[in-house]
Amino acid sequence: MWRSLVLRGTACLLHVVPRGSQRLVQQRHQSSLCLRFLLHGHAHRLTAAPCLQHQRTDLLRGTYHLPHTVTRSLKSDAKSTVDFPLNPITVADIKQYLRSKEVPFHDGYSCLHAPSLFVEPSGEPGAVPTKDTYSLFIDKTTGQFLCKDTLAEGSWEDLQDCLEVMQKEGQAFLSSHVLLGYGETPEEQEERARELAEVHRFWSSSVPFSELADEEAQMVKSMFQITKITNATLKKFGVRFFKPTRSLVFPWFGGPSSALKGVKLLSAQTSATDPGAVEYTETTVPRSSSYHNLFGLPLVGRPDAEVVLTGSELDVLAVSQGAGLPAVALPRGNSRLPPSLLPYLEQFKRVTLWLGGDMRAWEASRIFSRKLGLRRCSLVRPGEDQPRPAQALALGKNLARVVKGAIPAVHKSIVSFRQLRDDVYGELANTEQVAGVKWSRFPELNRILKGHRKGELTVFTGPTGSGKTTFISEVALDLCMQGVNTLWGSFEINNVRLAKIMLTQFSMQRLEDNLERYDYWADQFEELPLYFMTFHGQQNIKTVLDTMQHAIYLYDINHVVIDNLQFMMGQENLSVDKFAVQDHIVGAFRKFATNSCCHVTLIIHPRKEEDDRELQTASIFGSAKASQEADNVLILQEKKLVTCPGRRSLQVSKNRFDGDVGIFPLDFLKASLTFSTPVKAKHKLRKVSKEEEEAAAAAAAGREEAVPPAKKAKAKAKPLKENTAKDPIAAATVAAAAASQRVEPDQSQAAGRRPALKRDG
Ligand SMILES: Nc1ncnc2c1ncn2[C@@H]1O[C@H](COP(=O)(O)OP(=O)(O)OP(=O)(O)O)[C@@H](O)[C@H]1O
Repeated sequence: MWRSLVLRGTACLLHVVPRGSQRLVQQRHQSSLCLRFLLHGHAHRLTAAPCLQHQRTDLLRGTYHLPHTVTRSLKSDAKSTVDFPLNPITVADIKQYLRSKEVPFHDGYSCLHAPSLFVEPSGEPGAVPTKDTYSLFIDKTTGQFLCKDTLAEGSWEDLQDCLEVMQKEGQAFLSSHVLLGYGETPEEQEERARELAEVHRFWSSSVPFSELADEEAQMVKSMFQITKITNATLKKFGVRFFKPTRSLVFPWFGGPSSALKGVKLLSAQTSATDPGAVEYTETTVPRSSSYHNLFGLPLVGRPDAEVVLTGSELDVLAVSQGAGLPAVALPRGNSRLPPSLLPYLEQFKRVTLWLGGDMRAWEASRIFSRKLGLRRCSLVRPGEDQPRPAQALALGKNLARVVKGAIPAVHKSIVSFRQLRDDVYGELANTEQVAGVKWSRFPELNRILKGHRKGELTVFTGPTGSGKTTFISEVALDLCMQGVNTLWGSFEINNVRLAKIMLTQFSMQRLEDNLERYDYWADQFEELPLYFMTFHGQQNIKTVLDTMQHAIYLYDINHVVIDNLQFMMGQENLSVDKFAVQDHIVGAFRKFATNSCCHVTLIIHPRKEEDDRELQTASIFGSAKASQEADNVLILQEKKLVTCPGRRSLQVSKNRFDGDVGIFPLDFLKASLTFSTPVKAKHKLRKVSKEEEEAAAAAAAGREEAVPPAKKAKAKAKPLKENTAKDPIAAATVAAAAASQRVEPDQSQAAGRRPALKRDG
């Protein structure tokens, strides 16, 4: 059911990275078309394949060569945009097609395994390859394929096209050489070469651990709180030290020749909140959206049937040394499990997910286990006795016993309190984490709502043109900057306008007047886990939900924003009962939020109210269904008084989590399109009864204190060392310098080319 929903998600999604990736999507579609063209009578060109770089131009001119969407070099970019199947498919369709083409396959956990079309068959002609030599992996959910031997990859349509061509030509295989590198523009090739040079520059200027003097090695280990990790373990995993930034360097070896493809630099600084702990900052080359390393994988033997999946490279070292088990680390910690990594995890019969020591890691492990196949997954429940692996090793815990005690991911249909007991304890012992992700720009929201939680539905309303989109954009951006993977469905304003608002809010300045800073900010903005649905105007709810489900599979989306319900529904249904339609849609979003463990924020216009009246929960358009289904109801109140025109307040009128409701004033900075709470406001969090709601809104509006915008702008602006924007070594140096001088972590992050991911120590 989950899978079939995903497969129907054929509408378009767009990653925040618009430039190269959009171009790539175009190229991929063109190449698919080209291959189909070939199938209609020009297949003899297949073996020629000259001048791959010029295919696109040739295609436009009406000539063609070997077409294919498969690109190795741009693999990761291709994955971060969306490669939707042109026609929805199911795993049954895939199997049926393979059978019809007489392609042998067997059912894996997340993929079907088949002999690769891109490898010359060995042995006697016509000999059937054995199952363990199958190296073509077809994702059961999307149909995307990967040949592990050659790294050729593409969509389900591409695979079908390849098989058709092979059959028509009577070929036993397709050479991968003619497939790789297609579609890259000279600029993209240049960018890739530059990144690879950077990787080698880092790698060759860093020192193998074994070459560090004993004293220095000890000092580095203390800095990273890994004193129990032996030099032998560090050597085994090829970890190096980059002195200029005092960073550990983790290599990414991959591909058929096990070449160096990338590096991750990890620096450590004392936590601002807990002097006994360290916070890690990581930088990758290539950038994180293209960094697909499962660190530790080259050391896993082919016969190994068990693996521990961790959230960091240090955890891999700890599990390997402490439990003697094979372990790999997800490239972006517990924030994402990209489907492109699934083929590499197919060989394992048992996967133990030990992604960290907090509730966020626990939630992630439950979600990832669905993708990996519940039956083979076991989860390590975080707790005092079971912190993250590196910490467990430091505390002298028995890591092998922790892994052995992991609980099966499969849920039972009926449970008693005995099975729930540990879950309940976990919630009681981690109230702060259970309350969700805190906003960094909206402390008042933290005070009232306590945080942003997965699986909830928020309904947001406010008068027409009052700033709903602008406000919710900043609220969602704030969370996204903290690693909440976000998907926007903007049905009213187009994505370019929305991205412009968000970029302005991200940079906190009027970019129109600072165009020379555009690339600097855009480079950092690109790194955010932010995606857009490309719908505009009226859209069928089923298509929207399928797309959302698809995005969850591809990008582990945690927050979907729908702006707004009225535009999505359109005006066409006026003849039918509009309230009933809206109720059905609200119910569907509610169900989606709960079942997919994803927060949904729904913007709904209010009914027409008299101009001078504040809104209340009952003002939401439609029946009471929206406010009943919602976990949170937020209202942007607009003060209409002549003395204070345009002043807004945010009212939380429903909070199912702990019942606290309240209202606080907002100031709007037009240049940066940001909202902030007036600095000296005397507003307090108050418990407001339902009867008091309306009166409270009016009263709160009268308590606001004005703050000169210039003063706030000064308070908000942080000095940035923008000269490091294009140079990761310089960026890393600044990060390390910031660490050693105990500069605010935010500042050191901003100094880098990309916002680095922070990890708990
Ligand atoms: N607090 C504010 N004060 C003044 N102008 C604002 C404020 N918030 C937003 N704006 C501006 O008002 C305009 C409309 O904002 P926005 O599109 O966010 O409103 P909306 O409530 O989503 O509109 P709609 O009801 O059409 O969906 C924008 O130009 C925005 O920059």
